[in-house]
Amino acid sequence: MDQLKRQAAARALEDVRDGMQLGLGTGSTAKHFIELLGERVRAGLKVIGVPTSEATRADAERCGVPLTTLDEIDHLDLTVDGADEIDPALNLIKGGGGALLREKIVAAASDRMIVIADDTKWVPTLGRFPLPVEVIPFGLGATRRAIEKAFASCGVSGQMAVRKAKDGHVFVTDGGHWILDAQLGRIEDPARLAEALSAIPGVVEHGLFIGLASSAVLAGGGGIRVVERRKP
Ligand SMILES: O=C(CO)[C@H](O)[C@H](O)COP(=O)(O)O
Repeated sequence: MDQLKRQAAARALEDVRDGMQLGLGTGSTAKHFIELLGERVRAGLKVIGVPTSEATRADAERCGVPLTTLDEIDHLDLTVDGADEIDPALNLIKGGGGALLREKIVAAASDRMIVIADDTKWVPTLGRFPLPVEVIPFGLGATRRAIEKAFASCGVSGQMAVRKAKDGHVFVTDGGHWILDAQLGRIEDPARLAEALSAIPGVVEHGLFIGLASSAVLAGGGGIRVVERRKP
């Protein structure tokens, strides 16, 4: 599986050009991309990156990839990031690694987003992977009830749990927030659910990435498949 992730990362690297300003994703697949990008930088490629998490910042620094912030530059040419699920419209579930907020800010600031993944992430309908919803700890009960109402209005339901870290304590995001993971099974209308969740005070962000991915690079046993998003 790790080999497939690296192959997808290597294919995305082919789209990187000298002088590009890059969004750097988070997760095990994105980490392969950063390692391969670091090799190219050490060989003379000039790029600058904005990391989507503190973990990615550390990886990029270790690999020698120069970094900046979205305060210092006004746009990104390309973001390369992983995903937890990808549907045929290239809508995504992200946030398995807890970095969904910065990942979405960076993807939205980018001209293009390439999603890199092994092909097990490709699904006909989103929802088998628990949907991460990043929330403010204050008023969690009220936020939770509002999320349940939003789910019902979009025809989905399922268990929701506050994400825990490996040590058993509540997982805290880089932004100091908590994550509710919702087991929804099938999300028939992800765009509608995304809108309903975004309207809730207390929800900082959610893991539905609608219309952000430009293409997906999927690595599987039979080779690499590149899927472009169809223009609406
Ligand atoms: O959204 C993410 C982190 O917030 C990751 O991109 C997603 O979890 C995929 O990770 P991996 O490449 O390790 O499977």
